[in-house]
Amino acid sequence: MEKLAVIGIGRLGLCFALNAEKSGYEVIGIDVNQEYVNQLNAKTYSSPEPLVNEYLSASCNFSSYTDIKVIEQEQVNIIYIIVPTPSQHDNSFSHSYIESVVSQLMELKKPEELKHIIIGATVMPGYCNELSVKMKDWNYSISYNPEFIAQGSIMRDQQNPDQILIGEGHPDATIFLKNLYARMCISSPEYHVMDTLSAEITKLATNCFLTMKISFANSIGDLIKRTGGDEDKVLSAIGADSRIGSKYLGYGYGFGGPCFPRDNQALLYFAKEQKMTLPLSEATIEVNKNHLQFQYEQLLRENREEFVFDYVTYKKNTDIIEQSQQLELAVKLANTGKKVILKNSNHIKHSIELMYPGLFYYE
Ligand SMILES: NC(=O)C1=CN([C@@H]2O[C@H](COP(=O)(O)OP(=O)(O)OC[C@H]3O[C@@H](n4cnc5c(N)ncnc54)[C@H](O)[C@@H]3O)[C@@H](O)[C@H]2O)C=CC1
Ligand SMILES: O=C(O)[C@H]1O[C@H](OP(=O)(O)OP(=O)(O)OC[C@H]2O[C@@H](n3ccc(=O)[nH]c3=O)[C@H](O)[C@@H]2O)[C@H](O)[C@@H](O)[C@@H]1O
Repeated sequence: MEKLAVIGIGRLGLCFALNAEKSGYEVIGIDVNQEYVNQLNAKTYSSPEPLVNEYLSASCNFSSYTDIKVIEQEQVNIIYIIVPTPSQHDNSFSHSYIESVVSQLMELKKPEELKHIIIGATVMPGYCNELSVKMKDWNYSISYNPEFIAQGSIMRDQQNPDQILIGEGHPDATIFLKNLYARMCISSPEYHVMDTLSAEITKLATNCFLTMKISFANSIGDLIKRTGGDEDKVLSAIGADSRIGSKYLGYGYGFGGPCFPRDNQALLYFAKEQKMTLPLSEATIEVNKNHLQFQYEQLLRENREEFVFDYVTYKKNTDIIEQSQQLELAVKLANTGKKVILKNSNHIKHSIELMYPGLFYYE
């Protein structure tokens, strides 16, 4: 049975590990969080992500550890890294968690046979090349394989990708990934194999394009709200043109969450470093802000004293409030003195109360 190590078995890494296990691999999970690792091994961990709990309890060839030495002991040749890459003040991503993993790998014995590191975390363009240089005498290749998955459907999205993006560090790593996805995917994805820099840019640019589409739809929708007309019918007709497509072209709240806003900002940072500008991405962010203000003024014009929000997470069925446009709108209304009731928010009430004590009513 082929072995694979996944370092960083959080939201994304755990799903990837479980999908790989279900596809016939022996998967070794490594994470710094001892209590979490214990729960995974005891199969007592409970995830809000669909399918995770079922896959975890059915798994036979997935075990988790905190000590990276297991890679040496188990002679694992494929090492997938999916640790956090948080945004920094300047909007670039920090690679410090990856660096910490890499330092630990470099403390192990230098492998006699070439091993393959595959970065699944979102990184700044150019990072995999930097890492290759850093590890050049250590017998590791560095590839990039980001995933296009959405919170709330991570397992299914991993099984049904439109495309597999591979920034190739070594042809053997690509062969491994192609075999893995051939077993894991229900869909028949296109494979896009390229150098790591191109793949790093592709990951960010895809999210930039999607947000540009959302901002376009919301700005046309705002115009129609002002002039009269039916924004849903208009956007649905535009999306029916197969050159455009209807996905991410609906009218609603602005985009938010832990991925879209930061990927936009990171690509802008990268462009700035190259002394370039990306006016479309700048406008996308601006439109998202203006749309929030438009929605706020629109609601104020309704002259109501009370507003009810069905959910204030950045999208339905998650527990994430990071960069939630809905929550920002609710805050703006409540700060104007309106009574704002948040429904379905018991699971996030504590976090909201910490940030905005006493501002909302809950149902
Ligand atoms: N969650 C998602 O939907 C998506 C996430 N990504 C990217 O994937 C990466 C990871 O994201 P998430 O899974 O959401 O993060 P997460 O925070 O849920 O999981 C990261 C895990 O890494 C562990 N970790 C941290 N340092 C470690 C170390 N030195 N050794 C071993 N484990 C360590 C943490 O304990 C945690 O369990 C980020 O770069 C993110 O941008 C990309 C696409 C989608
Ligand atoms: O790079 C990432 O980390 C991931 O970011 C997003 O995943 P996610 O943020 O979980 O979820 P989406 O469902 O795409 O929603 C993102 C934001 O866009 C908004 N959105 C989405 C769709 C839409 O039609 N309109 C719209 O405003 C959502 O409400 C939300 O605020 C992408 O969808 C994934 O492909 C990508 O891998």
